[in-house]
Amino acid sequence: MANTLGDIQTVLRIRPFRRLWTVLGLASFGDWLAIFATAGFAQSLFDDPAAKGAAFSATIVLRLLPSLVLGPVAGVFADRFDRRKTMAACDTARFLLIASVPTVYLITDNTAVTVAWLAIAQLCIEGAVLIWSPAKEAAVPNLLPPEKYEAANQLSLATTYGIAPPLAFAVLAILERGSAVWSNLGTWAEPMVIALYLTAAMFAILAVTVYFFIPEISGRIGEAAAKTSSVWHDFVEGWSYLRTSERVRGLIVGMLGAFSGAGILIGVGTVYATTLGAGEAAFYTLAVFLFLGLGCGIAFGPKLIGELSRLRWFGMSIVLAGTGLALDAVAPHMVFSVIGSLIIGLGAGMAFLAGITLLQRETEDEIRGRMFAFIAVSARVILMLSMTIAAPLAGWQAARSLDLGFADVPLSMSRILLFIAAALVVWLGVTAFKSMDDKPGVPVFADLWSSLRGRPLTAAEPVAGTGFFVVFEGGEGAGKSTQSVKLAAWLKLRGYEAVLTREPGATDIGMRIRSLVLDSAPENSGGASTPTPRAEALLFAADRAQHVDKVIRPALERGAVVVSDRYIDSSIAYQGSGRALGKDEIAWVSTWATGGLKPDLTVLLDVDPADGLHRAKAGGDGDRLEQEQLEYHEKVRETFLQLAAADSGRYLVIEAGGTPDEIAARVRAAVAERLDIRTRTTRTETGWPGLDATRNGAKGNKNPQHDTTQNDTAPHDTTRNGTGKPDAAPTAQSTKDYGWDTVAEEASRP
Ligand SMILES: Nc1ncnc2c1ncn2[C@@H]1O[C@H](COP(=O)(O)OP(=O)(O)OP(=O)(O)O)[C@@H](O)[C@H]1O
Ligand SMILES: Cc1cn([C@H]2C[C@H](O)[C@@H](COP(=O)(O)O)O2)c(=O)[nH]c1=O
Repeated sequence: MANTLGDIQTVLRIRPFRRLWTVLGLASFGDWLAIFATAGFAQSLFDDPAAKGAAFSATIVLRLLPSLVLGPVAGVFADRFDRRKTMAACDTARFLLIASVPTVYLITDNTAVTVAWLAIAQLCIEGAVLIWSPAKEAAVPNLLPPEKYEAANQLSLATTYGIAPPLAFAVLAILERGSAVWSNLGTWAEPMVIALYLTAAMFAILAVTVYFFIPEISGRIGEAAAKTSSVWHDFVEGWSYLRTSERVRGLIVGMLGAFSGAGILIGVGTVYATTLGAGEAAFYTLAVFLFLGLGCGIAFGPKLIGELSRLRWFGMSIVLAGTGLALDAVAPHMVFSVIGSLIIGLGAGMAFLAGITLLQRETEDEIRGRMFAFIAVSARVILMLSMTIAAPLAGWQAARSLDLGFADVPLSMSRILLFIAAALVVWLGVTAFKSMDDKPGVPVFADLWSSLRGRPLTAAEPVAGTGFFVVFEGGEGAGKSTQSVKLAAWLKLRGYEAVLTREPGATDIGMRIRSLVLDSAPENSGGASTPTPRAEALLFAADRAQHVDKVIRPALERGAVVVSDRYIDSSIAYQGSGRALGKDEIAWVSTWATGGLKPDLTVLLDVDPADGLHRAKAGGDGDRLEQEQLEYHEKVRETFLQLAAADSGRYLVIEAGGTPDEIAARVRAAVAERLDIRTRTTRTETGWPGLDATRNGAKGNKNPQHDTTQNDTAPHDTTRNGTGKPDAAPTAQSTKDYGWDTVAEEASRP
């Protein structure tokens, strides 16, 4: 998903998109030219400097006004009619309107008529832009596969905001300079008149290109154009879609949050800059860094975050922009403000790119135009509102300063407003994040960190069932097998379906893997049959993938209590730490292998490695891993303890020096508390539920309902063969596992 130049090249190889992109480039160039040429033209009609200033601002305001009136229905046009025809019609209208402005000027000497026509034309041009833009945005997804939307948007944004404005300024500058050379040619050769005719010509070319050369823009909507519903119905439908689609609503909340922050920032910008004591240039310096950040966010954002979920990226980017605003609000020095502005730009640029791409992906073709129009209009309204409210407030109060001990922070209304903007943006960013999150339960910072390193965390695949998953972990000889059996038997006797299992080797494939990883290599093999550390890690992960899919998940889905002797933590401790393969890497591989399935409770039996090895080997050599140096086992123990300390709610750490019964009692208490076991346990006349079944089972007549031993998989065989080596083949659960001794003993427990 991360875009590179290669992705952009691929997108440009798609002919219809290449043409649309050319059109878009020309249209943005034309737009920027039109904005500044009309404003410049309006200025040129007056001599008085104050009137010039007012004329310039009035033309800009006139461009924003129509969105209030036409905005709500602009999207309906984009969805209701053939988008190609809509775009071509708007371009033709722009051509005629822009060309009419200098024409009126040339044919009349009356400034009032020219000004009045300019105002009307401005309003109508903006109307055309309002209808054209959602049609264009909504058309892009019809020309590209979804995975290319992001690269296409990067290209479009870079063209609109990076290439088109400087080109437009360059043309205007050339015309201004050149006019001195051809000043004798008359009024028609005035720079702004030429600029306006040039812009008009460009829109004429665009209309022809869109209409005749990019038929693909019509997309499906072309055929669906003959709609029977009313315009009002389409309008209402757009609103209800907003209400029903949580993700789109999250997107819009986030985007509007970002725009309100931007409005406040623009409104207070100049006053705020004066509080920095860095002279007149401070405002422009901050603006430069803001745009620099914006450009970097758009250009490098996707590469930086790699495979991070775009839904998460959007909310996070808005929060980042809010953090930048907060930094600006408290910045004691210009340097901090510059960093703050860069962060705001970075966050805003990434949010903008992610937002557009997601809106294209998340909305259906039939409704997309209305959603884009809604955003465009609300953004304008919110920008205008927040600017108008913030600007006069910013100068309200004389600056004071707050002594923080280590720095003096100037306290002024502009900073307070920035802080309010920061809080608002962060809050809306978090709200958007929550309503769009596609990885609930996956820790945000860990996911971000892993994504930056190229390995995003996957959301856990949900378990459709009420089962409970207990894991025993610990070093060699800690007593895991002993305790697993005791717990499973105790649960079984209380009416639970207890599935006793282990790693490695709970399935047919697992048994073969167990043999591959744990058998000591024959003396004369020269180490050739010993797996390398990475192969060993992958073999354990493969065993786990099979185990989870074939044994654990099905059992949890049935509502059983799964008791496993070892799970992911063993890999993190033995391979990640012991073999120094990296704990995060190993955790990531296992999380992938298991679809993110985590135990509900992990019982860590902590034993001194020397004692544990002594117990486990029981005079023999032990398996391949038991034969590792003591140092290796010490690292393993250390890692188990670290894992438990990092997530204390999910771990029960028991010092394994107590008697098996003492330990079992503590384990039972913890499990009972979590399962609320008494509510499920009922005494029967004959004794504990399950006890009879097990008694029968001991006589070879097991109750199938609670029988965990008749799996098609290889069940946990806790019978040690004394050599420390795995059994040759999966065996049915031996009587020792659920033997009468254990069962009777557990049955008598309170
Ligand atoms: N609390 C305890 N005190 C003393 N000995 C124990 C205790 N628990 C288990 N043992 C004994 O220690 C040996 C190893 O026990 P167990 O197989 O349960 O440990 P484990 O952690 O599963 O070992 P491994 O890691 O090798 O699978 C067995 O002989 C067992 O009887
Ligand atoms: C699951 C798992 C296990 N190991 C090691 C730990 C032990 O030395 C053996 C398993 O033996 P046990 O007697 O059945 O406990 O395998 C490992 O290194 N990595 C793992 O993920």
